[in-house]
Amino acid sequence: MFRDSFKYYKSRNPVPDYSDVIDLECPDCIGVRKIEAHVTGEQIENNFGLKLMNKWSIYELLDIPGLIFIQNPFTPNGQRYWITKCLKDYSKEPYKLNIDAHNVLNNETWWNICFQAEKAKTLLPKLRWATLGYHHNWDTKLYSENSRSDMPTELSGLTSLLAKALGFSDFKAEAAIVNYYRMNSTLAGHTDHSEMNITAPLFSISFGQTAIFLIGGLKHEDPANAIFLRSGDVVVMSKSSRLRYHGVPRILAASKAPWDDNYEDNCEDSPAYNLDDWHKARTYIAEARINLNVRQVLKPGQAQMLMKSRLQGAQKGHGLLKKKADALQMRFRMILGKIIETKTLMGEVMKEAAFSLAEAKFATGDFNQVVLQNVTKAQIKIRSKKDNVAGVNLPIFESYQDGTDTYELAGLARGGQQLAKLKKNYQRAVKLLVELASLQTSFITLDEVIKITNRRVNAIEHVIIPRIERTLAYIISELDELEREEFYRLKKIQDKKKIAKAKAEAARAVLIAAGHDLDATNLLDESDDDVLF
Ligand SMILES: O=C(O)CCC(=O)C(=O)O
Ligand SMILES: [Fe+2]
Repeated sequence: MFRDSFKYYKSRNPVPDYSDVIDLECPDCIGVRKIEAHVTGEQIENNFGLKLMNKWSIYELLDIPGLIFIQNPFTPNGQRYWITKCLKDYSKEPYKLNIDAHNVLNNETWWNICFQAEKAKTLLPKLRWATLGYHHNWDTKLYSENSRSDMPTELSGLTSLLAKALGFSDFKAEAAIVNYYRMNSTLAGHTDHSEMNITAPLFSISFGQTAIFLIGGLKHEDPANAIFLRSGDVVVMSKSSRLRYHGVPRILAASKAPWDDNYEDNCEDSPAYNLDDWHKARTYIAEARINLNVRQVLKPGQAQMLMKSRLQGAQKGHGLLKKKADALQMRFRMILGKIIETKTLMGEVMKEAAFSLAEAKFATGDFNQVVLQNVTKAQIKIRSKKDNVAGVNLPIFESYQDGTDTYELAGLARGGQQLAKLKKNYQRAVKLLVELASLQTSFITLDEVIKITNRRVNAIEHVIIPRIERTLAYIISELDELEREEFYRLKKIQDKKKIAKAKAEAARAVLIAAGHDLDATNLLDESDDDVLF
């Protein structure tokens, strides 16, 4: 059972016996089948730190169909390059790290400070993982379009080449997890099933100290096999092995340091790294293991479909936002017109009110004291409502008379008519004032919302849509390119077949001319196998 084997190899006391661990370095390793690389011309252009393909040793484990093991295909230079990349470049933005949540970096990168004397004990061992490309969400176990960075091109290139060498010509690296192990680290048993495309293989590349890799079955209860993974080894989980339980119960000190070896690979363009960086990385790797776990997330064609639906979404959003902006603009203009109207009216009403105040004072004498003494509570009150314009709430203030007029008796002695007129005029003025306040508040709110909406419309029109269109054009051109390559490949095969056929015919003609009877044996076998090169 997976759990028992995990416990067994994890145990410090007693120390486990490693004699059952599959060791592909052992010349008489049983239960494996050697397979050949599909040699492609691509390695000449860029070797990604790999030895020439004809020097690779590739095995498939007979008990675990689909589990392919490439025994360290890297040159020592390649190992130094990738170890330095994992430590220096993949441990900073735009990639995500486990220590992001710890708030310990203070705008520095882990690499820049982890070797400082006081940090080497604390910060250096804290880095446990980095996610690249589609970021794996450890809580939801999902990938999301909203949480992704670009994949490093060299890592996509490396895994594409490894994939092609194994016959997986369509593999596309879309997500990677870099696991950083200390000597006492373990990785609990799990299956990697978050990817939408689980038919694509998963590439797991190890550097540094040696791991015991445990691989079980599709269920927890199935028994597990242990395999040594050394620096440079590549494990490919393909086909039915893709969903098997696996984990790392133990890290062991490596008996060799292949990153220090001398090796002549006659390749001129080995990838370059900085020597100072490597010296630091070398001290790190002396007590650590790094695992680069590269996956394809989407199904074939899904990226294009996703982009198309994103484009449709953006276009729809753009249309809706534009409609909203138009509706808001219309209301804005209407309010502006009303404000001008109300302000003009306000001038007249205030003039009349002020005039009637003078009239009332003239007729009644000073009634200030009477009014002030009678004030108990407000008679004119304001209530507010909301009006919704295209999803924007606009406040509307309304004035109303609350209770009876407490000044009904004022002016009974004289000037009653003037006072009544005065009250009416000021009531109108207050009503207009409230209306104006209501209009101006809506004006300010609308002005702000219109600006935001227009900014959004512009961003969608001039940034988001062109970006999606460019990505779509790129995907389409890549697909076209693939199609052209495939066409060229098939054409080459046909040409080779034609040449072979012509040669066979010529040979037959020579033999007939020499008087041989060839009817009994058909040299020209029409059903020949495809010629592969
Ligand atoms: O470290 C390893 O070899 C395995 C890592 C792994 O399984 C994972 O990251 O999913
Ligand atoms: Fe895994």
